[in-house]
Amino acid sequence: MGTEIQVNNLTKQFGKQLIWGDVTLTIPAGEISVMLGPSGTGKSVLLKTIIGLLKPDRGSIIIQGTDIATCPEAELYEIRKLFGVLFQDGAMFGSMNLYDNVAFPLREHTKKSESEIKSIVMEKMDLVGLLGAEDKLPGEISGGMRKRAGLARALVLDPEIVLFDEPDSGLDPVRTAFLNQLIIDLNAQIDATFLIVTHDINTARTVPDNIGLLYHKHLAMFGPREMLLASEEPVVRQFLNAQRVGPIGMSEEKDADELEAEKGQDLPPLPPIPKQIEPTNGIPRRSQREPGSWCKENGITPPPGSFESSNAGLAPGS
Ligand SMILES: Nc1ncnc2c1ncn2[C@@H]1O[C@H](COP(=O)(O)OP(=O)(O)OP(=O)(O)O)[C@@H](O)[C@H]1O
Repeated sequence: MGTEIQVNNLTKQFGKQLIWGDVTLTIPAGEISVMLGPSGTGKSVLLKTIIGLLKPDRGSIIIQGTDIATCPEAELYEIRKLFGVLFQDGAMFGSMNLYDNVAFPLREHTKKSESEIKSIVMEKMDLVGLLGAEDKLPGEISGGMRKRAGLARALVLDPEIVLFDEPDSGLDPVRTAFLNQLIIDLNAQIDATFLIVTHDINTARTVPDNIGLLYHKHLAMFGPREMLLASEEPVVRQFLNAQRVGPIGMSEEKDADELEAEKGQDLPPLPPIPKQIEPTNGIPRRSQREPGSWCKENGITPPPGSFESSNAGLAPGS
């Protein structure tokens, strides 16, 4: 059923460089959450901290009652077994075929027999649509296939939390659309907690239940997808709608002159909120909400045309 991740007042520095401070959020169990932010705002650092690869300077990360920021190494090793991670490039061993790559965590971390391993590997290969490609080497397949193989490997230990580091990087829009559908279908099947770091606004607008935005060394906002897509908060509005007008400039923040020049400039209207992608089999995911339900419950009128399609609905050239 997935497990919740509670992040409290988390602060990370490298030497004197503050990456982000006082980050507090609860990533809900079994739901899909996306973390966005301009380049260099520390999204990957946040993922690595959540899995215990980096230690925060302050704050806690509570998973099943354990603070992974301070727990002993042996306990961290156990907690890590709850995680599956899809790294940016799939992180495959180049000299092993896909079968051995996907089998690797089972051989490393379990005492399962080769026949048990085979049935798990084939099940996960099937899940990501790679049956028949077991004998291929990572160098012989496309980037999209490598991502799917990486995903199969992330799933073999039946994780309760799956972290995706820019799953769409290097993929064309069609492959990204397939991968996004796969993420939704997987979540429906395995019910794990998904946290996705991405740059892709279309993914952020249509895949998750919740969206977070890191900006200027803090968490600008985290909450239900509809809350952020309907938000008029300048940074959130600008980023989620890929607009030039707003506080974010080419190198993170615009300076006072640039902001002054924009004063009085009309903001383009908020584009319609797209429908969230639904599972292929039509059976709703456990955390799926009715389109528009958050807006209705909170008395927010969504932009005209909202929830009419699962197209991202971004206005061209805005
Ligand atoms: N091990 C490290 N030691 C020192 N600085 C680091 C380390 N890892 C990351 N950084 C710094 O932390 C900052 C945030 O990096 P990070 O890769 O998390 O950003 P990001 O938001 O994921 O960026 P992008 O969207 O471009 O991938 C960068 O300035 C980077 O140089």
